[in-house]
Amino acid sequence: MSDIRIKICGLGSETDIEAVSRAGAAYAGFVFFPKSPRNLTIPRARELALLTPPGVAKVALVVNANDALLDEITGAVPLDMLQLHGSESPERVQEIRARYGLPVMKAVGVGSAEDLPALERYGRVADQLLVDAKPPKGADLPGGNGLAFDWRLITGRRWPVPWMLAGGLTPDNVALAVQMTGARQVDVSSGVESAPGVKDAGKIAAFAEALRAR
Ligand SMILES: O=C(O)c1ccccc1NCC(=O)[C@H](O)[C@H](O)COP(=O)(O)O
Repeated sequence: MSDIRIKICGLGSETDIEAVSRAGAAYAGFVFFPKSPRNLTIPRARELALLTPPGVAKVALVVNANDALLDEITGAVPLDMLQLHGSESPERVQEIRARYGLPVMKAVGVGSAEDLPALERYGRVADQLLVDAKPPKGADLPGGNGLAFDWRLITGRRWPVPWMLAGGLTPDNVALAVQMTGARQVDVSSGVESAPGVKDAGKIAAFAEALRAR
């Protein structure tokens, strides 16, 4: 197993859960965003979460979710973390942490140096940061677009909470991404898929192997 903690996001089947477990991933991500090809119904997410072995943290990804939706998700799905992937304010992050008693990871999109101060702000209120590529203007999805950002923007930067690198990671580039950024955790979705929303067990294994072998 690699010393880098892996999150595989956008899981949709029992086979995906097996692949994540075999790869030694630390986190399994379930997407609740109707426009996404990885969107899950709450009952389906519950089934998959119940199959996820202990030791793999179950993360629910939501986008600007209101309390009613979060109540429904957290009431039905056994979870270890909430990932906020919209434009939630720092105050909303604090509110969600307090209301649900779960660690909260806030995603921040990075496209240029102008986006970096947001990481400082959210680093004061979230339990973890997801340092992701900023979606292109007009994109349907605020994440999961398979696009990388310029990793030099965050070389040598550190935040007061644990963080994950995301955005366009693949089995071919993840070792370099870790080397350039110093990330100790990485998150991937498109880079381990054979088609949008379809995870590929071979690519998941290759992603983990690329980290082990670096
Ligand atoms: O994956 C989605 O469909 C998605 C939908 C709405 C908001 C966020 C979404 N994904 C966020 C993730 O956690 C991804 O793993 C992360 O953005 C990296 O994605 P990728 O570049 O495809 O590896």
